[in-house]
Amino acid sequence: MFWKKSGSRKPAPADGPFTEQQAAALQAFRLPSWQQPVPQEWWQKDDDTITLNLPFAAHSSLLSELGSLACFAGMRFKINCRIEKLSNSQPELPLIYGNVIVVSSGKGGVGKSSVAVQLALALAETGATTGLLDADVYGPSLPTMLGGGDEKQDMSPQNKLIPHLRHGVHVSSMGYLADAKEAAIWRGPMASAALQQLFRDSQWPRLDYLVIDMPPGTGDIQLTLAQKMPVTGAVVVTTPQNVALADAEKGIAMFRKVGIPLTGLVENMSFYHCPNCGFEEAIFGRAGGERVAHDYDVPLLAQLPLASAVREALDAGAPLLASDPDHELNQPLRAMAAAIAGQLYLQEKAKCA
Ligand SMILES: Nc1ncnc2c1ncn2[C@@H]1O[C@H](COP(=O)(O)OP(=O)(O)OP(=O)(O)O)[C@@H](O)[C@H]1O
Repeated sequence: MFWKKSGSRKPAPADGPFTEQQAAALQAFRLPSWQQPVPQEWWQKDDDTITLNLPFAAHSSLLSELGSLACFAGMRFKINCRIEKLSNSQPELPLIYGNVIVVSSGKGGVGKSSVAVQLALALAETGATTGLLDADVYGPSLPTMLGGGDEKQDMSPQNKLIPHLRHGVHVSSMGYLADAKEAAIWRGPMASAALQQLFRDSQWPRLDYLVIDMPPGTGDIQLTLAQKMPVTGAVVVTTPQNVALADAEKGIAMFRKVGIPLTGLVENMSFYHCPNCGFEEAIFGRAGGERVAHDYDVPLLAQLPLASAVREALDAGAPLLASDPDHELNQPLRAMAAAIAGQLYLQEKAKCA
């Protein structure tokens, strides 16, 4: 097991780079969705800077809690990501796609595309080269959420589609090519062929992560697509309502049946957070995602709030991570991205153990 390699979990001795108190605080620190402390050797101290060296994407703000502790007064924290390329379900494909994260949902309208878009932005924000493929060919919504719908599609001299660079993410979507209403009437095989073309005939830069926004549902089309793509891990998005959870369970079963690694569950619209008084209400019920995660033994990677500011920003083609980076609603999204990237890494290490 990976953890054993990193040696004893005891705090570093006081004469190491850290004082005893500092070592204990680092030991108690947890990355989002990690049960264990990060290996001690990932921490590095240079003068007044403490760096966490990670093999996956995570935003430095995740360390702000540590920075506010008295034992670290006068010190600054940062995360340095050197993203490791993990294995995927199609090892024969070229490495340029990086770590491929499929975002799916059993049911429409739960916020799958919103999660895919914000995940891609949060990964790109850490410096990771990130692509986003709109596989939701029936209703491509990425040009709406990321803007630039009227930009023309550039082609390379080799006649490949050059992905649109939107808010730091390389995006390929049928929505930039075809009329969305036209795409909506395509039948299964046509949509599947179009998607594969979009995937293979896009001139992606060498990516660290490729996020794929799948069509909603758990039918044959979704199954075929998932099997034809090089998947590092699949994320299932749900809301806490029983109807959505029942469909999320079908999604989990679908990925398990065809042997696609399941990274975990994201619960969207978990609660409403009133921006005026701070009151929180679980509009769609409580603890549904936790129950499914427990019953199916998959990690619950995030519980995202329902917030009108999120919807308004997405409708305007400028998600909050891009248009208002300091907004408080970005923190759960950054934690989600780190949870997903970290979980992909942990699952790979568990495979190798
Ligand atoms: N956490 C949230 N808070 C507020 N609005 C949200 C949130 N998540 C998603 N939305 C809004 O809900 C609507 C549906 O979201 P989205 O299109 O992402 O769902 P979907 O599951 O991808 O739908 P489809 O099945 O049609 O592809 C959008 O208007 C989006 O802005």
